[in-house]
Amino acid sequence: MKRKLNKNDEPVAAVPEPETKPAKPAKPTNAAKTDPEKKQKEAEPSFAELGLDPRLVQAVAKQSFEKPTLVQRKAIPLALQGQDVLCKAKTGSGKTAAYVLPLLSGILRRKTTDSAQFTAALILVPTRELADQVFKAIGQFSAFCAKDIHAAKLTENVSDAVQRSLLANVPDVVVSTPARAWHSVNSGALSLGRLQYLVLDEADLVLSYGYDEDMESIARSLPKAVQTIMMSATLSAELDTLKGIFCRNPTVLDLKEEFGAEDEKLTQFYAKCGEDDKWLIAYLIFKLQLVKGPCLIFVADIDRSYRLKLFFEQFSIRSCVLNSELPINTRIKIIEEFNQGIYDIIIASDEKSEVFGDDAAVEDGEAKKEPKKGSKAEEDGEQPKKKRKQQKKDEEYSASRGIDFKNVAAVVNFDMPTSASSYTHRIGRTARAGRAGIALSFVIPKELFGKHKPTSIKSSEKDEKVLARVTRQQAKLNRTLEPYNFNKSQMEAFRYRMNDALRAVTKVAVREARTRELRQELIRSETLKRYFEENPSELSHLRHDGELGRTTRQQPHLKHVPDYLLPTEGAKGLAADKLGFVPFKKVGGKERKHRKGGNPRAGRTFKTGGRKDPLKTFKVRRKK
Ligand SMILES: Nc1ncnc2c1ncn2[C@@H]1O[C@H](COP(=O)(O)OP(=O)(O)OP(=O)(O)O)[C@@H](O)[C@H]1O
Repeated sequence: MKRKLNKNDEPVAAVPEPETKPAKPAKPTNAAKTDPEKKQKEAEPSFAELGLDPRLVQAVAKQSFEKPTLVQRKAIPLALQGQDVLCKAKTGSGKTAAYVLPLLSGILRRKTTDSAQFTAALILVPTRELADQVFKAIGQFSAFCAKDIHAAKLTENVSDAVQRSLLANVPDVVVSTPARAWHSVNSGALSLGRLQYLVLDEADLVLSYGYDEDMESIARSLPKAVQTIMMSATLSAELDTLKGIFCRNPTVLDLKEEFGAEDEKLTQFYAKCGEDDKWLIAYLIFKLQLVKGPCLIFVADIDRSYRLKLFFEQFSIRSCVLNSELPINTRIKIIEEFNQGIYDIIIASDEKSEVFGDDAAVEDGEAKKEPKKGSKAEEDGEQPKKKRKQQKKDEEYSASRGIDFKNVAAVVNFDMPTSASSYTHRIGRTARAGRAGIALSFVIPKELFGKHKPTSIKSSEKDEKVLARVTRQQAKLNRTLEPYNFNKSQMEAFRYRMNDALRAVTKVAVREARTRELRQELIRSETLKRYFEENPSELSHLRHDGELGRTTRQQPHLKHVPDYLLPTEGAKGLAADKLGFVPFKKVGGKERKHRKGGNPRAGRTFKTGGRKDPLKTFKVRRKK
């Protein structure tokens, strides 16, 4: 039976104070003496006080990181002391810097006395997008010591010969997925003989991604004294296995008790509705801009991502799809462009959600075996027939794990994930780095499952069960999900438009859009790469208006919203002074509890990242 790793399994470390002596504290002012919170803040060490190399501190300052986050304050000193660390900290809390900075600092320190060139650090991540992100972070953190730190990532689509020549330069740090790292070790291109640091980022994921054989092989190639750092936002039974393979008596940092305070900035809603209502609500939310700002919409599979994009196109709502079929360069570019503000809506298919499957068993202590996706076996051509058909899908893809989408105002689970941990990672794409954000999940009640034949999907049969699990899991973190009840009567006026649009998005149209996009992307990424690099706006136009809906019946009248269809208050009902108002009013003489301890903002306008609450609604009605 798989065991869940928790506090009782492993003594949680009493985290020692940073090794370096803190700078002499400034003379306390009267205010500081009387304000314990302020006093505590003043006592928090700065990056310089954590004992990092000054060049790294300089780079951190250049990125406008004012002070270390909790995970950085706790993990960096331990890592600098040479301890193995197994760390669980919330999504978006700054785990990347928490491991990259100490290992770069260690390499720089060693280089002051030892000029030998060898690969000192191997960072393993589950997806190629994440490898790219970590590689870029290393570049940023080593901006002031670029001569001394040479990093390489092994996840490019390049030939073995090119990869070999990349590794022939003996990079100090290698970032890779386990499969590609092992491939390079096995072929002799990468030597781990003098490795000092091994990092497993999103550590709970690497085994679920079918990297178990690769991980075991890598473990056999490591020298004994390697220092291991494992990072994760969710602990799972897999971590126990990895801990056993890689760690020597690690210090476990479980930073969950710190969730409460920071989490004030994440507001979670769920809307119980039928399958057809999902489309209706999504249309209204985005057409009437009830959600403003960058938004991530998660759907269950690739077809659905195209269906939703084509559906949105019917109303002139611009969006962009992200899925495992697109070439890696395209995926990275989409993420970059979203972060630059070129797109406002990404529709991501969270295919990996299926890999984790039903986590009820794990939660209930009767873990079932996760489907193993033997990447090595796949490389060897051993995958079953059905799999071979999906050859183009990249197994090293995930939109919900670890990707640092910037300033996401809202995450919409158009389709619920199938596990509570997938939910955690998806909603973790918003409210990152201390910002505010909103998560809205559509949940199909059992009695409404399968009622809308043309678009229903199997996985939503378990929506309510997943919601119950998610609610339990979030409650453990002192978080609550609020019901979000759209005003049905006001929505009805739009239903025929929604139906018209949905009918136009036929199965054939979806299939053609999928193949056409793939073809276009391949052409773009291979032959026109340089041209589009020089003309990025043209690329963005092509992506947005890329004629995906060419075979979809176009209905110009749908592109506008006539005034008479607007809520009973008329267009004024959506005027600025009302927008953003979520009436969590006193009901029955009692103030509605928004979250544990009450909602300090009850009855007031929400703010998201300095803006008004994006989930502006026709009217939110309290559930009776
Ligand atoms: N000390 C800091 N001050 C301000 N911003 C920070 C700090 N540390 C990290 N960040 C920013 O916070 C964001 C999230 O960081 P990061 O991606 O490392 O989070 P994470 O904990 O790894 O998230 P996930 O669990 O989703 O992988 C990034 O944009 C990063 O630049």
